[in-house]
Amino acid sequence: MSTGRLFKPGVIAVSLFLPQTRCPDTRLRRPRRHDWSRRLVAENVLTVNDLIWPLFVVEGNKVRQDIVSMPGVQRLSIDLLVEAARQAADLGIPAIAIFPSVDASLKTPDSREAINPGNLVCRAVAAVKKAVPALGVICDVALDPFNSDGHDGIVRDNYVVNDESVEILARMALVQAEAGCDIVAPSDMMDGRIAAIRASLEAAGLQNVQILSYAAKYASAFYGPFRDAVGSTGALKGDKKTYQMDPANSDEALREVAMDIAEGADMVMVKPGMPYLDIVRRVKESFKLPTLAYQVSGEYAMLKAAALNGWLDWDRVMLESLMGFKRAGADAVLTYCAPEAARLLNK
Ligand SMILES: NCc1[nH]cc(CCC(=O)O)c1CC(=O)O
Repeated sequence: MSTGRLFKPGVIAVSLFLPQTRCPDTRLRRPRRHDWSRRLVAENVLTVNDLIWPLFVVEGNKVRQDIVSMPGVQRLSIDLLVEAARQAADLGIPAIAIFPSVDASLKTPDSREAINPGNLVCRAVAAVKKAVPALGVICDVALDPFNSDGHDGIVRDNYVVNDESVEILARMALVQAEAGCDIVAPSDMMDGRIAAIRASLEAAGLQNVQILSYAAKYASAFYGPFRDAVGSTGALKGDKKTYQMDPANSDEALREVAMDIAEGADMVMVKPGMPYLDIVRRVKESFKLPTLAYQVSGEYAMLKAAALNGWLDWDRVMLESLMGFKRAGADAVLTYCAPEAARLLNK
């Protein structure tokens, strides 16, 4: 290697970080030769501690409803949700996230059921915390399960209004926290909601309730199956582009995260997951705070559909997709694969 080469522009940057070696001095295949040495040099690791399991709850007893666009995922009544929570704890999954599918008759323009302390999600949280106190419970803070327009905030003149929505969202987070929820996770994308939620929790003496902000949440078509699962597909008028982020943007995600940290978020989330791993990497590198990602319903559906057709090996694509999140810098992943992944990882 001539020293002259080192000082050519463009070569310098590379040579500072990577030794300029070549085959046969370097053979990158050498450490890949054996399982033991591949394990020894693995840069990332996926464990059950990285998983959060999202679950859907419905009214009733012993009710188990298939979700057509998410094969293998079901809506469960509270009694069966508690069983699933026990299963999660037995598998070592640290936390579950509960999403309610409420009867259409309870959906109103003002979303008042969202702040009813006896609503489905609050009863579900209380039942799970009573049965499995050591399992972390996360609740989504957004009006869509309770809103007759299918939106995450209040609609006035065809627009989702910000400040009025924030007020009700702060009350919603409070009833969830009072029901025993450990982490409130605002997924609504209104401006200023983290500050309002933090203030309402502090005022109520609930200073140890954590806020996981869906900070960089994109207006994505990958949420389709989820909206079937919570029954908001039919209700939703228009789209969510005036509050969720434009998939074209990346710098803006950093501004969203910065604001949410300043307002009191303990952890932030990027959503969807697989098509947005670049955002996960940027957020983690810029802020170095707990960064979660959501492998959303459409991502699950597409992997599952291919696997059910025999086109992909389910176990392998599942673990590979989850490792992708770790490699991108995620600290944990919300995934419908959580129990299946946990079983494989615990082997
Ligand atoms: N605010 C509701 C919410 N919370 C989580 C998801 C999507 C989760 C998934 O697709 O798995 C959505 C859907 C949406 O914003 O329309």
